[in-house]
Amino acid sequence: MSKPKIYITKKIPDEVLAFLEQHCECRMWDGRGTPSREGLLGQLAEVEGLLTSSGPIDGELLARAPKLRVVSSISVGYNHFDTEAMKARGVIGTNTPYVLDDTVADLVLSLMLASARRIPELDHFVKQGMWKKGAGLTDEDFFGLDVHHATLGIIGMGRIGEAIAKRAVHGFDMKLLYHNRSRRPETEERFHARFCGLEELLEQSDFVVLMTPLTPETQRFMRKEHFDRMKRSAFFINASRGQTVDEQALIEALQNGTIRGAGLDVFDTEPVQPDNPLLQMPNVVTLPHIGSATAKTRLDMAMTAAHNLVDALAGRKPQYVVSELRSLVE
Ligand SMILES: NC(=O)C1=CN([C@@H]2O[C@H](COP(=O)(O)OP(=O)(O)OC[C@H]3O[C@@H](n4cnc5c(N)ncnc54)[C@H](OP(=O)(O)O)[C@@H]3O)[C@@H](O)[C@H]2O)C=CC1
Ligand SMILES: O=CC(=O)O
Repeated sequence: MSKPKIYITKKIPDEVLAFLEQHCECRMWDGRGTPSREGLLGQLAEVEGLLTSSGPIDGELLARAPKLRVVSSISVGYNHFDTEAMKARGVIGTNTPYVLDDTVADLVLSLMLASARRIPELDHFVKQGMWKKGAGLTDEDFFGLDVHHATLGIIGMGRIGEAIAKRAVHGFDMKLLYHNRSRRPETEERFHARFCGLEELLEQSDFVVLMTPLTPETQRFMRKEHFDRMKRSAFFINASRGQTVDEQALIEALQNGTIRGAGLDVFDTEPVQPDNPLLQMPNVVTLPHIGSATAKTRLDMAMTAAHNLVDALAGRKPQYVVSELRSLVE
């Protein structure tokens, strides 16, 4: 029997490709980065499975892929799936939860520490030769904010949120507030966390971490009125998706001193535009969407995605089908 044809939109580790080749006829993008949209659409006529981490996977793409049965994303977030269009076409969508939780949580703690203790700003200061006698420097010029024993508010307390909570509460003795649509009693017990409304969380927290998925409900979730409620001494950390924030409102909050600083792994437009004012602010730590970017975790994600793909193509239920498309496999 012939193997199903799949297309892989970015370079994946050799061992993952070797596993896929046992089950599928694979073609992989061989350039740097990912193919252009037109380049991708031109590859899909015979393809039954797509391994990717970007999109959009929408009606236009599905129309160019008449044999497509599964799209396996090498990511936990799947806002690049048009789940309605996929459902209408019967195309299964899968993702890679759990395997990246600790790695992303490490990064969020790094952003909290780096922004509060001004690490990139002061690193630049030292390397520029500005740390010198006679410059009139005072102790206060180097002061930051303590992370330990501060109050952390997590908006979107899910898998990654819990991994952040563990580090913050057990490692840094932080007090924890969280806001979700629904309460998590076990989380409350484990981390002495208090569930609260969004407004109270914003008013009480020294660090506000946004960790929700990007959905129609969370689009521009953080707006001017929310930054206005935060403490002037507080830091805002976003590792969810850039579009969960009204970025202009964030820029203004930082420019006006409404909040003290920010740590951002994600932006409204990615790659971030070079003239984005956030890039000029010393009190903002910026990263190129690297939450899960370690070799080990990216390998685990790619292997999880490969198993999801192979299982779906073989007619077995993949381990991680996104919730909106589970009815296709049940
Ligand atoms: N920067 C990076 O590199 C990475 C970013 N991410 C992003 O992180 C997101 C979260 O991942 P993960 O923790 O695995 O997801 P989970 O689904 O486990 O957690 C998300 C939490 O958000 C809450 N939530 C969802 N909608 C809302 C809402 N409208 N208001 C308040 N809370 C809400 C959910 O609780 P409830 O349903 O009760 O509301 C849920 O507990 C991903 O979707 C992705 O976008 C993930 C990995 C890496
Ligand atoms: O942003 C990364 C993801 O896995 O989602």
